[in-house]
Amino acid sequence: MELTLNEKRLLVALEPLGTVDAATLADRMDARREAVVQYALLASDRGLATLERCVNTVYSLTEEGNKYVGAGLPERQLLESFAAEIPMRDLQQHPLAKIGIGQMRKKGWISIRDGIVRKEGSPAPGADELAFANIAKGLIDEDGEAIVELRKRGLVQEEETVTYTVAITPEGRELVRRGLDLREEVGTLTREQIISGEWKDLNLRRYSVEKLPKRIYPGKVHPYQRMLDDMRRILLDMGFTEMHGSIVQSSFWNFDALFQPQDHPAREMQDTFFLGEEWPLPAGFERVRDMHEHGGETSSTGWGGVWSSKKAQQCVLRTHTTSLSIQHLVEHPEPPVKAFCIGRVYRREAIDPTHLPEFEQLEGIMMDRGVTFSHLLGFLKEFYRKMGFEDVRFRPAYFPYTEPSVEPEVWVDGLGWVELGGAGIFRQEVTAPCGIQYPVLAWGLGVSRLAMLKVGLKDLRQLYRSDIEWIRETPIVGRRPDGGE
Ligand SMILES: N[C@@H](Cc1ccccc1)C(=O)O
Repeated sequence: MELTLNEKRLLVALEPLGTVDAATLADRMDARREAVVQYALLASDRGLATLERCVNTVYSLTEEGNKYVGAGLPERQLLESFAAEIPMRDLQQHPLAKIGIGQMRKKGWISIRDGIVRKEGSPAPGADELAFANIAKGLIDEDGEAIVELRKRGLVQEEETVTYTVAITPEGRELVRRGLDLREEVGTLTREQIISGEWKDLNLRRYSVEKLPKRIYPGKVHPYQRMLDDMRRILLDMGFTEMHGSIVQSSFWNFDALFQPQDHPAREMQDTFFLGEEWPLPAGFERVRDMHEHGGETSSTGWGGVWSSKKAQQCVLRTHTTSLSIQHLVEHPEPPVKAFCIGRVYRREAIDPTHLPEFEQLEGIMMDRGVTFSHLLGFLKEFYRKMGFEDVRFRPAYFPYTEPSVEPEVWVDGLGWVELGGAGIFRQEVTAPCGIQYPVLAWGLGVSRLAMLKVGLKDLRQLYRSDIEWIRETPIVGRRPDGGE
């Protein structure tokens, strides 16, 4: 066990003093106090010194408090400003009247009748006045209640100071007596020192590779944000472009363009946040209307009934990011299209450990000549594998806008198969009115769910709380920015 030079210097400086506070020792050693505490900590680990941390409370006068030093608290000054009695009107002229009169009454020093203020005897200085005087003199007063009162009045402030006391142990003393090598230590060697052989005579600093350094918590990206960034990276690496869009969408883009019937339960007030605003329908909306009413120019029969443009204009907080996918397709009708979006969506859910009214979805589309259902399943498998889920399976599902539709599930040890979203091929009822002529593979995933599984959370809300302990302790999962695992 080799001492560092700093520890040796500490022991040599400490030895004649025995016990001393870290600030004084720092002065002697011409070092910072924090550094000295650090050296003392090392030395105490070796049993050569002890280090004691002590928190002291000190009181001092505030700026206002300082004004009353000598002359006394406002009520005392006021009391001394008149003889036995004084008309209230006159007393009110005194610059300290505002504070002082109330305090005099509170303390029972005066009585007021018919506009005349009368003294009630000559009160001795109270506990607060004594405490005030002591603090002014720099004597720390212990009287709790009086100080509380003075602090409430803004005359006194409390400050906590931390002091460290360092003491040498008999072992430390013994070491100093035997003599310590105080030559400068060399932490890095230059090329010249190595070539010339000078390094042999240098006092090289020793390192202990067994000693754990003090834990530090550098700033880091929130574990959840990091996961979202990872997903973004994976998709960009797979050749997707990112879509962005407003969280406020018209019902037209959120529902109608996706062939969601206007009486669909998801469009009820209890499931969706509707907004007061309306948004004009885009050019060509008639094709969507016709599709709903009778299937337009396709062989579909549509939903039947009358399609309401008023309903379609009403704005909502987007309930899924599929509203962006469809708009992206309208803007980019030519293949190939590979796009994704990571965004927040809103649903009227009662809050519990696994449901929140806002959460993130990861959404994507692939449109190209000849893409098939197999491509979709293959892509999803690959994506989940990159996210760290090896076992993926698909269950048949239903969405108004896709056919066929599936729900991917991943295997999680301890939980079994967990459903993670939806996917499918856009129906012609969705693509035809938008003039899209090629198959569109689409999927949407609940990423907060995925995050929960990845970091083993029981409560989804934890992702959105700034719980510093949790953030510190949660290991960084996923890939590093340089792409390594
Ligand atoms: N929008 C669906 C997911 C989905 C997206 C695309 C195709 C199929 C399903 C949801 O919110 O659950």
